[in-house]
Amino acid sequence: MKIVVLGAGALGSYFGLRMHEIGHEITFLVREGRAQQLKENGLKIMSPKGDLSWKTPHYCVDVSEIEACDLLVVGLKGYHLQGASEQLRQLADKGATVLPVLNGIEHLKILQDIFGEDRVLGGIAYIIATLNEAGHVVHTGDQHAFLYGMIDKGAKDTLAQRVCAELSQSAGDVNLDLAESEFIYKEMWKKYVFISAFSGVTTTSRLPIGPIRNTPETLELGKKVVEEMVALAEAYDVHIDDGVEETMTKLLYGFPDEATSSMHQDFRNQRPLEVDALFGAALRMGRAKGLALPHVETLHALLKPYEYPQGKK
Ligand SMILES: NC(=O)C1=CN([C@@H]2O[C@H](COP(=O)(O)OP(=O)(O)OC[C@H]3O[C@@H](n4cnc5c(N)ncnc54)[C@H](OP(=O)(O)O)[C@@H]3O)[C@@H](O)[C@H]2O)C=CC1
Ligand SMILES: CC(C)(CO)C(=O)C(=O)O
Repeated sequence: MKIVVLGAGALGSYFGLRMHEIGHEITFLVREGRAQQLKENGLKIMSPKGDLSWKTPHYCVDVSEIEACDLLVVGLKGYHLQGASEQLRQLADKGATVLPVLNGIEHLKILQDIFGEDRVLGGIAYIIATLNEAGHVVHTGDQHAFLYGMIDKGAKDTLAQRVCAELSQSAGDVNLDLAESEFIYKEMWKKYVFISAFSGVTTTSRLPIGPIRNTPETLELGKKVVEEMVALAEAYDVHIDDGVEETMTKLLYGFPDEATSSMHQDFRNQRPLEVDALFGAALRMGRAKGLALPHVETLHALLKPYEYPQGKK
């Protein structure tokens, strides 16, 4: 498959490099600074699942250089989407099907408005990864799962279904837990519920999950956020079976003590935070349904000043 990865950040690079290893044609569509770094340092993954490098990764900064694209993997942060709208529009014209790996839900509508509903797949990633100073991917922990699937299950013989079938064929070969989900939209909501609590408590407390598990008051805050997010999902007709219990079990036992959220990692590195894409979006969706989310609102207020450190985006 001809795969374009928009944004060679932690997730985009990890996915793109692993798929390159099994023979897919990968092009990273990047901005100038990242292009320079890729030229100088190449791409590398340092991972407990196996290191991998690509000395001369294929990249471009000008979307018009891309002739064809079967699959566009969107590895941007939520706050990058607006700035990438022209690139997205041009890739839509080239016939791409889109697989976003962003946390949250609101980006789906933005992408569907550009690509059309039938060309946007649902996607989520369970992995802890970040870029180091050289622009290489540092993966920690033992998860590296990428889930994808059709949101519109009624669609028949669409381009998106063919892309899903090709991804399924790669699943056995690629060094990733790559799997199709029949219920990807629900999976995205489940992740949204979880990540709101996990990012919220780790980033506001500036602590990894271990000490939070040992602090009932902080854990209780996580639980309140989970309850509100499960109610929000219900308001959007998504029933999260065993929602609160299952999510709390993941918070309690799903990660080693030192594990933390990508938002907390970004906070530590003074990078911008997806405050609006996660908490702001939840508040907007809540308001639209007349639903109050007081604990989410508090997290949003506490993290808002750190959204764009030194004004950088
Ligand atoms: N990292 C993790 O462990 C996990 C992250 N996620 C989610 O995945 C998504 C991606 O996260 P992550 O990979 O960590 O993010 P990163 O910040 O590492 O990567 C985002 C990349 O997008 C690039 N970018 C921004 N705008 C453009 C543009 N217009 N054209 C080309 N490139 C652009 C940035 O490049 P530049 O260098 O130019 O700024 C940056 O390299 C987020 O929604 C996150 O919440 C989900 C699970 C785990
Ligand atoms: C919780 C985790 C690490 C799981 O992949 C994640 O998605 C994030 O922090 O953004």
